[in-house]
Amino acid sequence: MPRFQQVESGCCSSDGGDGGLVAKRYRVLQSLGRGSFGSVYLVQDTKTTDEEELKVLKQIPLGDLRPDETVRANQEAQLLSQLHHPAILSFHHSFLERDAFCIITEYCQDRDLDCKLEEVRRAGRSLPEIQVIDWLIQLLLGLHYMHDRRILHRDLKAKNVFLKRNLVKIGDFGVSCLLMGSCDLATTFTGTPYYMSPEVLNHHGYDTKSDIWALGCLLYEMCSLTHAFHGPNFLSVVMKIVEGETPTLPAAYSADLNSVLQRMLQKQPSSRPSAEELLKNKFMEENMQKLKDRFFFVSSEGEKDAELIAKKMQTKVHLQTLRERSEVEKMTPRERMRLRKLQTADEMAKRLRKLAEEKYDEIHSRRRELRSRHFEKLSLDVLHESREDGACQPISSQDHRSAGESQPIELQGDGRTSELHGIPEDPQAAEFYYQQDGFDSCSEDEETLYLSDPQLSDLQAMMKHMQKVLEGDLSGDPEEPEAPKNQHGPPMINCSLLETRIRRLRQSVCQRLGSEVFKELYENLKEARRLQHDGGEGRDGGDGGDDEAARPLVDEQEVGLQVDQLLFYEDELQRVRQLQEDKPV
Ligand SMILES: Nc1ncnc2c1ncn2[C@@H]1O[C@H](COP(=O)(O)OP(=O)(O)OP(=O)(O)O)[C@@H](O)[C@H]1O
Repeated sequence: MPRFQQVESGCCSSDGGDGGLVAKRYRVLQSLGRGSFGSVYLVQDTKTTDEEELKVLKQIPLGDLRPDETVRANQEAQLLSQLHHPAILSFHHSFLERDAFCIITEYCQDRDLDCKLEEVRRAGRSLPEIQVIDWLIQLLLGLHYMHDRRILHRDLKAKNVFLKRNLVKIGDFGVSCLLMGSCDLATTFTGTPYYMSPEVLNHHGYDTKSDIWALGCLLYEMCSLTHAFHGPNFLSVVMKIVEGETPTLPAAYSADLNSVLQRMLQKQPSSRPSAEELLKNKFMEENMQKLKDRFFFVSSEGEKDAELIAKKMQTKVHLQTLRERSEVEKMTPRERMRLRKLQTADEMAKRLRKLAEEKYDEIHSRRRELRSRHFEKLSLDVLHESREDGACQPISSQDHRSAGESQPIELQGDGRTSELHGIPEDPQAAEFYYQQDGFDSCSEDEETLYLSDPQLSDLQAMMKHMQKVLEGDLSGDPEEPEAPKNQHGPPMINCSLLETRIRRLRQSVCQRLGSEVFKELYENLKEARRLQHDGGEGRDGGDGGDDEAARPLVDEQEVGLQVDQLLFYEDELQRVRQLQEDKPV
């Protein structure tokens, strides 16, 4: 049951909230969904001072959390709220309300990357390389910023990356740690094994390189639209991660990008590059320069558009006022005279509005013309690029591995990607890029024309970060206040949330399977797990196909995965309890 009720048609009501507002400030508009920690709502911030009144409220039931653990979570939240980077989801505020720990974050209207990849997969398309690289650069910049401040993500996955007008934002940075108390535990609490690194699975600890591993998995997913390491059950996924071969990107992506992936998925954390090292690679630097140019183009055009719209809005408001007045004041001759004057003013305003619209149309068609000229020039290439079966393929500017399958698109003579400030040279990629980025100020929809101040400042901040990398300066920004480092020392270990999670997981699987079937499956998988640990007599984990005893019971793969996870969490809990006992007081 959600604790907060969404409001109907603008009027607020939340069960017991002050004046219908949560924390005397947030009006709950709609539920966005439920994650493993709690419920998520879209809220309106009634006291906002910036332009972004829509925010997200994450509400986590406290359950068995002890008061000291709650205080600690609040301290961690304070720390997170002081961090600012355009690629990190802003963390605004945290508070306790009705037995729940609440976190207020930035809202990303374009949802998460998992949804986006699913959309692309369903449409039978794939992401153009330029799009993948743009997002990868932003994610690396965000990771570098946090790692520089000694904050780990620990749960980086497609569902935790949000999209906002083609800017990516890493969400939940440090949140699992904040909620779990124990950062070791947080790592195993993620609810999905797909992004877990070999060192974490081998209990060798989590560090910045484990986040890099997870980002490598994400890079693979963006290109292949499937998990880098997958299998029918938890153990088979784990075995692939620990012992399996590193996957390669589909042939349509460039060898350079594939080599970035190979470095990110090195099994040995020490051989894996840091975010900084990855950004300083020649291939990435070249792409960063192009991205920066594109952002520059968009942000300067966005500012002009914003000015235009502001003017148009002023005119609209003025007209409205005039009309209303004329209604009231039409009785006496004197008033009629006044009305005539108002009408004249109205005419004048109309002319002004027309002028503003013409100006807008001019910009609009000028951009269209530029773009279509650009596409026309390359339309022949598109025909050559299209596969015979008509399926859309990602196109890279260089593909060393599959010359037969996908022809490289020729760059302009001087090697630039575009005459238009880095707009993707390849028309297919450009179309995809501009269809979704929401920056497209040629859009028919006036809503998307306007880039708000926060969006512009995000773009500008991102450009600044890229410029710093390109200049070889990745140290802290002297203009910014020093970002806080974690001063609380090693986190205390708390098991309460893990216990709650185990209990809930068990209940949920029991409900789905019935207790008898659950018990049988549980025992089976437990035995398989024991054999695995004892030297691999049981299943090899490679494809998960040798667990004959358990298989007939597992109609739904997902349930099997959940039972596997349950066993994994139970092992972890036992391990942590053991650690606590061994720890000197
Ligand atoms: N800042 C946000 N902006 C827009 N949508 C969001 C935001 N945060 C969460 N959501 C959406 O709310 C839903 C629940 O999110 P949440 O992060 O709690 O769970 P999850 O990512 O699905 O799972 P998990 O808790 O395992 O990470 C998801 O559909 C997510 O896309």
